[in-house]
Amino acid sequence: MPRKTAVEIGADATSFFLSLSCFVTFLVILSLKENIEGVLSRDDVKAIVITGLNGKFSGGFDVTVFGGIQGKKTKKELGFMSIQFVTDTLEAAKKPLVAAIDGPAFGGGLEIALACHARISTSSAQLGLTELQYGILPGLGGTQRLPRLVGLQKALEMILMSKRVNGKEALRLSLVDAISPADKLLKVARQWSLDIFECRRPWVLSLYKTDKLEPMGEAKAILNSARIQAQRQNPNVMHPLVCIDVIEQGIVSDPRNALWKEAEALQELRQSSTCRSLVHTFFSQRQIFKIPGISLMNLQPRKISKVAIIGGGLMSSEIATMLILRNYQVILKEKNEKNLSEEISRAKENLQNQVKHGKATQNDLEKAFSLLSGVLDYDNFKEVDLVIETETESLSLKQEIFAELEKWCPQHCIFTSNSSTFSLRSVGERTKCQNRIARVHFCLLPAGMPFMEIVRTEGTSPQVTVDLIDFGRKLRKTPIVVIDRKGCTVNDMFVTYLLAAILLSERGVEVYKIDQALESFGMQFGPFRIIDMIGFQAFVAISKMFVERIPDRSYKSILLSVLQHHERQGRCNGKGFYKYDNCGKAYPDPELNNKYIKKAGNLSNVTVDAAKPTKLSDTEIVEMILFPALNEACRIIFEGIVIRSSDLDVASVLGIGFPTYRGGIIYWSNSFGSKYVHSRLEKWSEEYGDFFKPCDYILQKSAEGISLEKETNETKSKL
Ligand SMILES: C[C@H](O)CC(=O)SCCNC(=O)CCNC(=O)[C@H](O)C(C)(C)COP(=O)(O)OP(=O)(O)OC[C@H]1O[C@@H](n2cnc3c(N)ncnc32)[C@H](O)[C@@H]1OP(=O)(O)O
Repeated sequence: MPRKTAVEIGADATSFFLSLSCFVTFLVILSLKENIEGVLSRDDVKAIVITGLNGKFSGGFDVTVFGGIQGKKTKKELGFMSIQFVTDTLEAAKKPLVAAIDGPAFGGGLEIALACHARISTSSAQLGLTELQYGILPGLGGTQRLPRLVGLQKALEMILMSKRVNGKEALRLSLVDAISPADKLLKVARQWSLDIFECRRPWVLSLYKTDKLEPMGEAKAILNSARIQAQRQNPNVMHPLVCIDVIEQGIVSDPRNALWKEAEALQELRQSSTCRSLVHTFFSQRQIFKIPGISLMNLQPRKISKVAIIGGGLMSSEIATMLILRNYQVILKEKNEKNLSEEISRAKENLQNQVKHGKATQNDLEKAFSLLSGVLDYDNFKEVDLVIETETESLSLKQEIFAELEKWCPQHCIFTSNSSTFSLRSVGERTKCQNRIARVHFCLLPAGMPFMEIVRTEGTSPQVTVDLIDFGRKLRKTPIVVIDRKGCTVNDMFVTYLLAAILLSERGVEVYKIDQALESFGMQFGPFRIIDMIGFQAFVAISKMFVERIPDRSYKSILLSVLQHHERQGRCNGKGFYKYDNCGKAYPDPELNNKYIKKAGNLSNVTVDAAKPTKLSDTEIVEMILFPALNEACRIIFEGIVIRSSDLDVASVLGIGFPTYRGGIIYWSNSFGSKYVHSRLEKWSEEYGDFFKPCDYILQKSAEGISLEKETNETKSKL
């Protein structure tokens, strides 16, 4: 638990040291105010240093206070903190205050530092006004002081993108005045404060600094272009625009008045549904590391350096590329020379694409490629730490591979299968090492999305789970841990989403209208853009398995076969639902509807009133496409596959681009309730069949009139 007060951590003949608690709260501010006023009234103290504890300056304001989770701060209280405390007590103090910053200095914590008369940091400190990621704005004067310290252009970039900079970069920007090694930080800060006292260094009031601000005409142009960009990037949220207005007010009129506007805006924004959803997203992404029965064990992850990937074509070369780009040594194993050289060429091509799109340099490419080797046997598996098996779906083949792996690999090696058809238990049936068997699933778009699924059985050891979580994090993926079942838990939700879009298009709703409706709702990409990215060949294979496994609730589409028949394969060959130019830019294809979709509709024997769906509003389209995915998510919760429903919120945001500011697919359903979801699905299932049939979980929650969310009690997070 964060401490509720600021504390005196030392004093000497001339200076006084105060430490912030890890998170700022109203009580911390009151305590800090009291302490500082006490010190200011002492004749023996010339200057004050504000610092953090245990190498952490401050994590900023306790965000549970926002988003309606705890307490209600009034505008008066918010104004009190920003004006009476930060401005009139800290900044206006008659003794110099210097912030000594190590570790994180975020949000309200950094804002306190901005009001000090100088800032000294370590080179590795992390500084940022991260408030916009919670749907609010900097509320302790950051909107006014940051532009005056680093210039408007840079401040907007940092605030609007919640960007964090390290100490070195902060010095370059004049956000801090000097860098010091951690062990000398307090000494340097103390000397700096005494230098200010003795007039050897300037006594700077950030709120009234103007030398870094751009001339008025230029400043207005910068603000306007920031508005246009903010609207383009996120048309459904208000807070970036509100923040820009508040910044502008301080520049065109008076920064002190703008502080009141800032407090007023904070008071409004903290009550918005966007803020509630974003705070939910923030905590959901931390919750995923709380694994019942494991997180309390304090296990340390073991190092994974060498990974072997066995077979499987497209998927294996994608995974190999991702791994070598993150410095893993990778062995690709194939059945024959031909497959092997194809896979290695594909991995090389993937790397070249990275260079072409400016994501890697030629040097990176060469370094990464040198980490990849190809083999036809298991001779080199003696030092492998992890195996990823991506072979075709044949149980006997997989069982044989796992039995071989047990013979050739070291005792600690983790075996993962990519199978979505067979249970992990059956895949590992011919081994004696069920404790080392798990599954890792990358998203349908493996390289792009920052998400990964780790599947375990009752037999999978906690250590293996911890190792795989660490592996995922090193790949910069957010991993969620799920229980083994046939299929790919999270991908099932996404395949359903994509099939729902195909179902509607075959019933007459224009493909581009569907994508546009979903993108306006906030999805990163519309479903057809996603299918194009996955590629028709891969998507047909995935959906075929899905249809075979759960025929009663999947949708068997003919559309993709029709398109493939006409040599459309998705973005990979420049022709999918969209047409692509040489730079990969997508354009609608006027021929799509008349030539292919009507044909597919006819072949599908659509029996419903075909004119009906063409009249759907955008909201209805969004619901008809996302509710089936929500239905699938609820099934996953009901079967106890995920630890908590918010894990699926994380999966939907990071795996398929569900809008962060709606909190994730399950959280979003709170905005209309389980009864509504049930009634809509029920109605569509009568009209269009079992694809829409609500699952038992929705039935149950709707009958009880309660939310679709499910919590868990595990409280400790660090793995
Ligand atoms: C009025 C002001 O302008 C408004 C604001 O200040 S908004 C707040 C801005 N602050 C931030 O964005 C900081 C976000 N937090 C972080 O970046 C990191 O948590 C940190 C650098 C502070 C600490 O990192 P680390 O040591 O790895 O610990 P981490 O596991 O992330 O967090 C520790 C615990 O604190 C919680 N926590 C983190 N930041 C929090 C915050 N700002 N408020 C409340 N709880 C927070 C985490 O959920 C976690 O709780 P748990 O143990 O129950 O799961």
